[in-house]
Amino acid sequence: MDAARAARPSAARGGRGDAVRVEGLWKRFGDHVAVAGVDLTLPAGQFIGLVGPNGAGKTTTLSMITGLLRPDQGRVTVAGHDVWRDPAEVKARIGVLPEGLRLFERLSGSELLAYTGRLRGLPGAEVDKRADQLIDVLGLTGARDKLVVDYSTGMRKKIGLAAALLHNPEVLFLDEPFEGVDPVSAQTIREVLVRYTDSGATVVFSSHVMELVESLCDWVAVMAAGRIRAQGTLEEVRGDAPSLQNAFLELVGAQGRAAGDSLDWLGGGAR
Ligand SMILES: Nc1ncnc2c1ncn2[C@@H]1O[C@H](COP(=O)(O)OP(=O)(O)OP(=O)(O)O)[C@@H](O)[C@H]1O
Repeated sequence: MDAARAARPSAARGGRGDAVRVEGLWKRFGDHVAVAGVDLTLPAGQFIGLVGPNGAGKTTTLSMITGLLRPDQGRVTVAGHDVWRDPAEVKARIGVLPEGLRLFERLSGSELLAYTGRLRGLPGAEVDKRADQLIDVLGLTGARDKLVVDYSTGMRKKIGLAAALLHNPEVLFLDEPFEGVDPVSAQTIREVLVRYTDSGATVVFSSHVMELVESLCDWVAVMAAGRIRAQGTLEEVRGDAPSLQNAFLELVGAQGRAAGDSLDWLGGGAR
C-alpha cells in the first residue's frame, strides 16, 4: 500500500451511502451489445477503479452514468438523483473528465477555467481564487496564458481535471486520467485526488494499469464483454491472487493465453 493511501483517514472509507447505483444497464450499437445488463453499487467517499480489457464497455458505461449517452435500458442514480429524470441535479453534483476530452481550444487555460466556473454559477472572485490554486497545484502556472490548442496531452488532462474540480463536485468521473501523463504530473494528480477523497468525495476512474488501481483504489469493479465480472473492496476482488493483475487475468479469462505462439516469423534473423 502506498504512503498516500495508507495515511488516509478511515472516515473517508466508511459507509456514507452510495455515490452511484446502476441497475440493469444496457447499450447496443447496431448488432453489437456494448453493455449487457450492468448492475453496480459504488460507495461514497471511496477511490473506485473501473478496470477491464479494451472494448469491455467501460467508456460506454461511464458515459451512461454521467448523462452523456442515453441507455437502451436501465436506471442510474448519482448522489441519490436519477441521471435521466433529474439531469440538472446530477450535473451540479458531478465532475467529468471524459475520454477524448473536447475543450475550447481558442481559450487560454485560465480563460477556460473562468468560463467553466461562470457556467457552473460560481461568483467571479471565487472562480478566480479556485482557478489560481488549481493552476498552481497542477503545475500549469507557466502555461496559464497559453491557448489550450497549444497544450500537450498531459497539460490537456490537467486543465480538464481542473475544470472538472472547480465546482467541488461530490463525485468525480475520470476516463483514463493518467494516460499520456508524465510520472511527475501523475503523482501531482494522485495527490490532488487523494486529498479530494479524504474530504469524503468520491472518485470513479477507468484504467488499464493494474498497479495504479491497486495502489490507489479502495473499491474495484472489473468489467469484460459488457458485464461486471467482480465488484467489491480491493481485497475482495483480489481474493487469494498474488496481485490485482493476476486476479484480473483470471476474471477476464486471459490467464495462460500464450501470447505470440503463432508469431513464429517475428524476430531478428531470417526474413
Ligand atoms: N459509438 C459507438 N458506435 C459503435 N460501437 C461502439 C461505439 N462506442 C463503443 N462501441 C463499441 O462498444 C464496445 C465497448 O466500447 P468502450 O469504448 O465502452 O470500451 P472500453 O472498455 O472503454 O475500451 P478501451 O479500454 O479500449 O477504451 C466496443 O466493442 C466498441 O467498439
